[in-house]
Amino acid sequence: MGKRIVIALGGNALGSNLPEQMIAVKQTAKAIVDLIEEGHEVIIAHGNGPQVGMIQKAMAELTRSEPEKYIPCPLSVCVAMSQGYIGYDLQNALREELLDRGIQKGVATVLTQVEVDPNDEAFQNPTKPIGAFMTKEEADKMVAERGYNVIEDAGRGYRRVVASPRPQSIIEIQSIRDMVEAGLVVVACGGGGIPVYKTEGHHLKGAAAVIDKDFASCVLAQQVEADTLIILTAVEKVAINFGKPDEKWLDSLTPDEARKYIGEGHFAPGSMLPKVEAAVEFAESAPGRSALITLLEKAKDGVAGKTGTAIHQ
Ligand SMILES: Nc1ncnc2c1ncn2[C@@H]1O[C@H](COP(=O)(O)OP(=O)(O)O)[C@@H](O)[C@H]1O
Ligand SMILES: NC(=O)OP(=O)(O)O
Repeated sequence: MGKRIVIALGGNALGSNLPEQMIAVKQTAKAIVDLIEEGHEVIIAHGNGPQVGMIQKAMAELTRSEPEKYIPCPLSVCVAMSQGYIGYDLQNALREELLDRGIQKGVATVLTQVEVDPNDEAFQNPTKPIGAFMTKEEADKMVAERGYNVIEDAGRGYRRVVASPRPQSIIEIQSIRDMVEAGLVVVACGGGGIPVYKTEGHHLKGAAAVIDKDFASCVLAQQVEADTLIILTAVEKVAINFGKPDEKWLDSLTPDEARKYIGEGHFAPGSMLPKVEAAVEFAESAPGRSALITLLEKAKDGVAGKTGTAIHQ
């Protein structure tokens, strides 16, 4: 029987630059349409780390080179631009793949705002890497010239980090539900959603942040009453003792087991940890719900129970 599935797409589904993204989304669309062909209802969320960093850098460059013409572009606006740009590529790749397989289904990207708490302590402690990797020299220059916060990212180089508050609720949730009910393939909560908070009356103000897409996907999956949250990433399964000689790949995890492994530090913050935390939160949110963490190209096998790490009560 067909399930309602929220898919969170990771970095490997999109690539790191314009040509890479154009190629990557073709494979991504194949994996997603495989699930649609099997009768599942699919709602797609995605990351935006490389893209939002690229857009923010380009906008900052404009302000620096022509200050009389351009004022600084808020990070919330850069997130909105990244949703539009990624949605454009994903929407087209999905449209083409559906038509090639003779499936008549509309695809729509919803520019999605996600409410955050302006007092979230994440605003004082930037942790979310965005943009391209830098050398130590490039990173030091960014810190000195622009006051950026920079971290060394798991031995892969240096990256700018920005605030990443927890998503509270999805402003456009009713529109998303209506589109899903109408049979559309919906792309929503891209890049974790445009971070906003409520001010006077009904006004929403953009926040200088990038929300983690795994957490936003978890909220989305709960609010559309999905059966399954699938987090597609660059590994087929979750491991304990990851990268060590006694590494062990896990087929399934209960929330209690996951919490034990989280406590023992098995999942890297900023990469596998938010995925496992989001998966646990979704699996515990209502009876019968489950989450799956696997590779993009294994999504179909994962839903069939053949691979991936399943998280359920
Ligand atoms: N315990 C673990 N099990 C599996 N992968 C892990 C673990 N800890 C860290 N990782 C790393 O997390 C990566 C996925 O995180 P990331 O690249 O940030 O995801 P994405 O861009 O797909 O959202 C994997 O490719 C792997 O290198
Ligand atoms: N917004 C977000 O979580 O992006 P990445 O998945 O690219 O880090």
